[in-house]
Amino acid sequence: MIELRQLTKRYGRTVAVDDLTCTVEPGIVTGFLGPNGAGKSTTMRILLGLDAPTRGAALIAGRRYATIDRPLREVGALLDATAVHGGRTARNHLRWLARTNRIPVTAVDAALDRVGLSQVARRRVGGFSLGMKQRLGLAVALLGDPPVLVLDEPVNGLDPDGVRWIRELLRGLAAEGRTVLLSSHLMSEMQLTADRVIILGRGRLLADTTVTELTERYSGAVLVRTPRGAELAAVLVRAGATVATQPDGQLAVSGLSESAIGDLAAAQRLPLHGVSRRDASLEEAYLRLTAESVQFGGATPLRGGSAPRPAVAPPNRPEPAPTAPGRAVPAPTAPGRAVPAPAAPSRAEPTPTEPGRAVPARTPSGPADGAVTPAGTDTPSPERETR
Ligand SMILES: Nc1ncnc2c1ncn2[C@@H]1O[C@H](COP(=O)(O)OP(=O)(O)OP(=O)(O)O)[C@@H](O)[C@H]1O
Repeated sequence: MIELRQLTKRYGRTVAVDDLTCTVEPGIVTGFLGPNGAGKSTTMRILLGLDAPTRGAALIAGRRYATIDRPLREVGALLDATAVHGGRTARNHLRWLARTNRIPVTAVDAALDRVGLSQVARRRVGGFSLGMKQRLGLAVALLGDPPVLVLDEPVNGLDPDGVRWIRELLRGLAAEGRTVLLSSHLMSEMQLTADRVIILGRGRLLADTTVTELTERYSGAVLVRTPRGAELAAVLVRAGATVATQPDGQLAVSGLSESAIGDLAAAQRLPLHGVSRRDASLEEAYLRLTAESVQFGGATPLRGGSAPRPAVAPPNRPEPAPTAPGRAVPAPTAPGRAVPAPAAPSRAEPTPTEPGRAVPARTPSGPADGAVTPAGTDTPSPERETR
């Protein structure tokens, strides 16, 4: 288990990690997410004894890294896969790490085999591709058969087969009861790999929850297709729903279940041509959650971009409370006033440019808030609601 207790790290006036308290549990894969500069690598470095906290503590199985006697047996880490001596063979790289941690040399071939590098074990690492170096970094992490794994961007550089392989490897390692903390900017991959996510924004904890809870938090609207939209909208609003008309004419309904919408429509003899709930992806949920924490957004134009159409909502309905810590609270609006729903952030998904870094052993050693995405698009469009 990993515990972060009020962890704070300042570099001069920059607060890289800000009072971070959370736990990474064994038996599951925990994704460690956040925009560039959010503090993920700093947290991992502190956890691995490569940097000192300004305040608070980062503990592995209740201990600081520096106090662990044989660290490769307690925690396997991959921070920078390119930080290897290019003149050594893969096998020799692992052999000296095994020796310095009193790990039997037999573990070397087992680790190389586990990451698929047996055939190149006697080749010099300098000639390895980034993907091969990532695999070698994973072999280092697994060498001591540790109960805890801390991996910074291990998917970076892997081909599609490699991406699938590492997903299955990590899920298998978690299923064995290990603690797996994994950072990545690849949200689609994280959605497939992680059970829980810890999300940082500007050093602060934005979310510590399951992937399922997070995506459900940002889903919620039911899309309804009907040729009598205005009439149905009025009925639904009277029943307490918030209704936003989408650019394609569908109604995005929050606050009522699919079956309640169907029952109300049937009672009023209003035809329905389709009713579906559109689940948010982890990427959408992440972008919405971190929109206010992005420090290095590019000048990418907003996607989507259809002109929003007004919608109707019940009067005097309070603005949903923000569920994530650190989110700005939209001011309650007067009944009948149009309010813009949170827009999609105007930036592209950050590309993982920074390769993970490997730690040499012992080196130290509602919707949200009501915004609804038109079906078939990736990014929530701006729209307006009337409350
Ligand atoms: N050694 C350092 N000296 C000064 N500032 C630093 C140092 N290391 C990190 N920072 C700053 O701390 C903040 C957090 O950086 P960090 O690398 O931890 O973010 P990150 O979430 O890992 O980002 P990325 O996704 O880009 O890897 C940034 O503002 C960064 O500039």
